[in-house]
Amino acid sequence: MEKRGMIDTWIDKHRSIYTAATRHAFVVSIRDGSVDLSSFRTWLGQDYLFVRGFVPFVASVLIKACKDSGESSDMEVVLGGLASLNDEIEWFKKEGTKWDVDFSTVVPQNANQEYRRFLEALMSSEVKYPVIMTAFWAIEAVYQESFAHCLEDGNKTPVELTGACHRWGNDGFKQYCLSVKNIAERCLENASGEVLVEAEDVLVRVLEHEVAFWEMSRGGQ
Ligand SMILES: Cc1ncc(CO)c(N)n1
Repeated sequence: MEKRGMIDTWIDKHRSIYTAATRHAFVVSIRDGSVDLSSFRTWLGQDYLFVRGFVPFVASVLIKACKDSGESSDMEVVLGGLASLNDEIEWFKKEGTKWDVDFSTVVPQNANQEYRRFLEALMSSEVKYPVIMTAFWAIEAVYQESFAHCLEDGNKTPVELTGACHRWGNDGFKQYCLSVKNIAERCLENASGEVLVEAEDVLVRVLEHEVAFWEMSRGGQ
């Protein structure tokens, strides 16, 4: 049995926003096959821009893992995440060609810009390691939970979208998210009350940004 930590407690406390982020109508529409392809194309273009901004964020997590963590394995977990972002960017480029989305002309929507600004603020050296680790876990976990749902039994996910679902819904990514969660939980165990308040707040704000991000797909493009 896995030990229940702060993150599980916070997820229970903020269950409705967690569910909103991990079972958004866009994700549910992929799973039930009713997805509107213009929504998918919008998401693809916006997420490509997001991921480019996520790279320096993960790099800043890596720097904190090297400097502030007492555990040498933390760095390896984050480095693995950074390495997979390299493949992810290549994957986006192929998908862009497949779906005829020209990333050079995609304009970041408000929700995307706001999320990226939020990440930039977290990159400050003032932000404590347990706080940034909690944010990092939440960002990755929302995609893992969402896309794994599209592959669960009974799905009617269109075959041309299964590649996207496997990217974040595969077992390796699930294990990686668990490793990040364990790092965050370990750090939170020793954190001050003030840091705990900050980490909980950041967790909820990530979930809100994720919901707003999915919402962009509604407009199509
Ligand atoms: C908006 C968003 N959140 C999370 C990820 C990856 O985990 C992503 N690619 N995009």
